[in-house]
Amino acid sequence: MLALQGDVAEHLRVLDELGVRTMPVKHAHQLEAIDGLVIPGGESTTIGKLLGLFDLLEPLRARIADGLGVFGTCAGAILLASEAVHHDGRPADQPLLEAMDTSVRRNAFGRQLDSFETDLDVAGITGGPMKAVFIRAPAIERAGVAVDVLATVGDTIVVCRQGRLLASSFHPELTDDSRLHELFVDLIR
Ligand SMILES: NC(=O)CC[C@H](N)C(=O)O
Repeated sequence: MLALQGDVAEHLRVLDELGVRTMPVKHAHQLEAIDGLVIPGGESTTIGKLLGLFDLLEPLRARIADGLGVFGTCAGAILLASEAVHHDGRPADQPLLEAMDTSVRRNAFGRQLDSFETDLDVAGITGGPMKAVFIRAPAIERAGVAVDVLATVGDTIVVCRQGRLLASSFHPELTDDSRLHELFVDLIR
């Protein structure tokens, strides 16, 4: 669990309930001890800057290239992307991991929809739709050929996967539904 900023405790609760062995990651040497990393929701600019300050950006990129699984939710989905723009289209000048072939638009759902909940069908998840909580969520506006789209809201991609990397615009750690976490655990197992 990347533990620099954001809703770390909420993700840890879900992972603990699933019986996953977890540790908070703040230092590069810890990347050697893990099979997967969750990057939480929060503020992507802040998390990106902290990745730099904690000397984690390059080691994490290298570890991802080496097969580390990563689940990025909301701000975490932004950090995984190769390109990010602000809601008005200006380029977001912020550190990104550039691990997934995706372009994201921050805070994409507009003012009235700043936060909303919806029932979402996610490919690969059985047992009915997930209740998805969106909070100032990014839209995944472009996904390259290596990326599988797993869920959309209207025409907008909100869950996608590239190899062992999984990104969701919404916050699966804020509900009682752990199926997306389980999907990630299966991916890296
Ligand atoms: N809930 C969230 O993680 C919001 C993400 C935030 N809007 C960002 O751009 O970083």
